[in-house]
Amino acid sequence: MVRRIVVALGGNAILTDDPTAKAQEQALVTTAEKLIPLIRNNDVEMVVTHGNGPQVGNLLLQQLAADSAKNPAMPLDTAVAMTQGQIGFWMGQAFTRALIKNDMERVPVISVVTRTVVDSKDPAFEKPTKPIGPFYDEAGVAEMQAQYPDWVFVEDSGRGYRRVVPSPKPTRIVEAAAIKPLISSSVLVTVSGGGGIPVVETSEGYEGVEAVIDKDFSAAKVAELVEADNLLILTAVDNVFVNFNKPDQKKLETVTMAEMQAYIDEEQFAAGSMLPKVQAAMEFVNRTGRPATITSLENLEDFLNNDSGTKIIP
Ligand SMILES: Nc1ncnc2c1ncn2[C@@H]1O[C@H](COP(=O)(O)OP(=O)(O)O)[C@@H](O)[C@H]1O
Ligand SMILES: NC(=O)OP(=O)(O)O
Repeated sequence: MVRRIVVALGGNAILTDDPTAKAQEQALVTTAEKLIPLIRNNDVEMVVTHGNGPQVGNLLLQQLAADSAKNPAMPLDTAVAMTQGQIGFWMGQAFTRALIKNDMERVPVISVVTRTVVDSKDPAFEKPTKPIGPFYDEAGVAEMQAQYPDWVFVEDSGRGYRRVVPSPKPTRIVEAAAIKPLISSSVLVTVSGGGGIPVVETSEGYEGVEAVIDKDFSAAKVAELVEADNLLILTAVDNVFVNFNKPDQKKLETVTMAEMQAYIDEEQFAAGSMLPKVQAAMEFVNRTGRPATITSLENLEDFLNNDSGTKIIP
């Protein structure tokens, strides 16, 4: 039986230490090759989605460096669209190359620019939480803050400071119905990159809003809307841990929703990194009754063969 899997790619799948286009494209070539085992036996319909936090923040900085009268900076919704196109292009290139290398060039590839509907009254608009762009040390933050007093910065999981922007929850993917036939015809689809372009519904259609949607929550929404059998969130760790980075850390394998909720209540997962992944995975399980797994790209073969990773079940 054919399984449909939505794969959400974490930051390390695209960006290493080098933010050049060449290095990011190369990282995606490696990523695409690692994903091929999922579809090699024609028993999985794979839908791919990815983040854009570093890229969209870098793009905004690049635009601010330009002459604002002649070449104005684009608003955040448009910048999200630009990075969705940018990474979607790289993703397409990488998949084409990986498919040729594996004698699978018959599989058609497409990256779709998609919009994600959010609620204009989402409280997230009042409280920015989504880190974008580069990391700064304390002196760097002070310099940026002097230049851009309205920007908000937070410390990001011990890795330095980053600018944060509003991150409302996805309620719907506008193009969901349009992409379903593509998936059913075995097209390798990249969709909802960067969480999707944030829009609110209006009487005339949709209007873009200044936000960056969390790609794990949008992946959960995509997985729900395309009736995926699994949501697979790929990040830098093979498993979610309790007591993470402590001598008594313990990896989680198959975990029920109730057990996971108890770990959340114990504050086992860092806000801004593992917590949203766990919450997004749980949202998919809660809405569909189907499992979600959090693991790494490196562990993909083991996930396929032995169902390894942290699997959340009802
Ligand atoms: N309890 C935990 N178990 C496993 N990893 C955790 C935990 N808490 C925080 N982390 C960190 O969260 C990271 C994943 O979040 P992040 O790097 O923001 O995701 P992304 O892969 O989407 O860029 C892991 O690489 C790990 O360092
Ligand atoms: N949009 C988003 O969640 O991007 P990152 O995963 O790169 O932070």
